[in-house]
Amino acid sequence: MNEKTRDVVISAPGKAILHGEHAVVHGKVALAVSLNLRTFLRLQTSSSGKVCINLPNIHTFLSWDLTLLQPLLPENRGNDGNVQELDPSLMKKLREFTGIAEGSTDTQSMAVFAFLYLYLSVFAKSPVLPSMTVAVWSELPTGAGLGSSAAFCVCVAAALLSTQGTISSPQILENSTARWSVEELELVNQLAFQGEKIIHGNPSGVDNAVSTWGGILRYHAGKMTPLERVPVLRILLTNTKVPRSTKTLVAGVKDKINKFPTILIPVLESVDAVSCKCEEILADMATCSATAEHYSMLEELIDINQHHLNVMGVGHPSLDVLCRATLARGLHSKLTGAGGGGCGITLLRPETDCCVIHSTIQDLKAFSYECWETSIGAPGVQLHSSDRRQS
Ligand SMILES: Nc1ncnc2c1ncn2[C@@H]1O[C@H](COP(=O)(O)OP(=O)(O)O)[C@@H](O)[C@H]1O
Ligand SMILES: C[C@@](O)(CCOP(=O)(O)O)CC(=O)O
Ligand SMILES: [Mg+2]
Repeated sequence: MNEKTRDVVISAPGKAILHGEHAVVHGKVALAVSLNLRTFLRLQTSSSGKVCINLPNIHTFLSWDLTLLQPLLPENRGNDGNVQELDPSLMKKLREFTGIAEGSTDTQSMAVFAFLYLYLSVFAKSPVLPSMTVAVWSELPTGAGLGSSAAFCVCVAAALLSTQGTISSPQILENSTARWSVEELELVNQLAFQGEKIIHGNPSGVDNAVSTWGGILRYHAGKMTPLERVPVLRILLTNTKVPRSTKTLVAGVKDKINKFPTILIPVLESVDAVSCKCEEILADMATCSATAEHYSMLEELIDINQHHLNVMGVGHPSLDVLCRATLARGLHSKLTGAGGGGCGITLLRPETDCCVIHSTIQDLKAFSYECWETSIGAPGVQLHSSDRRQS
């Protein structure tokens, strides 16, 4: 055989939302940061006549013959992933092919559906479907509010677009990584957003934007702006390990807004004001030096937002326990991501003693929670290696 095979390794970060989760789905401002916890993907093209996916975090190992996938190709074969809406006819064919019901929130079904959708949309314009093995593994807990779905979709989108040739294979730099151009990252972000639509139902796009671009972002109505002036923030992440589905929680908030619009809309507006106030305080802290007064205000905003999220119906007893346990040590917490369990963030002051942090972590471990002190603002999607060989 005289074909070129590709072997690429890509990674993308998870995120924490400081303020604005759920409200951002309804056009309000969110502030989000990338985390130093990443999802990794390896894509190897082959001549096996099959597409194989290995997803060890969710115990999913599947393969399909290309002859079975070929008839699913969308009728509009000019699609390069640069689309706004999910293709209804491809969605229907995929539902029939996989037997996955509309509205399913099953972990494996959503990942497989999103992967196949992205694979078929990217290679729709190729003369033949390529055989490949794709493995995805992650440092992020799955379904816990840290954007594992977005990191998964961003890695898959970047790997497929790069293999198809829609985006380049940038030169690996001395730090053993490479980034794509702004235009190429926009294509990755748009395609990843399609995958997020499959997993979340109605995503705002903030998670895939942070995973694509990295850093600390303000996100509003589809537009992201990197925050230029931000102080160094210390954040403790806690996973309550209570499972939940973003799709179900986002749908629940929408139902509540429809049921009580005059009550819920002002809550969303108040969350918007919390995000804007937080942005203002962070800029002030970065410009002048950060004071105790700044931290007190950030802590109050965290408390206010946690109450608002409870009003939206996305709290959980496990998160109440987190907030109470940290407050007993003088620390303020809120849920992050979709809530209903999953993770919370706790703000640490620069002077917070390591004994206090240690004792807090011990208290939380007693509830079987898991904690990490994170660093924020990690780089967005990166290429780690890219080999092209004659086979
Ligand atoms: N490492 C992974 N491997 C396979 N699928 C993943 C992985 N990470 C996330 N997913 C997909 O994303 C879904 C979780 O998304 P979601 O409910 O939005 O939670 P979150 O994004 O907060 O982790 C999982 O059910 C799975 O379908
Ligand atoms: C609740 C929401 O604001 C964030 C969801 O994040 P996660 O999937 O729970 O990590 C939804 C969205 O913005 O799409
Ligand atoms: Mg998600």
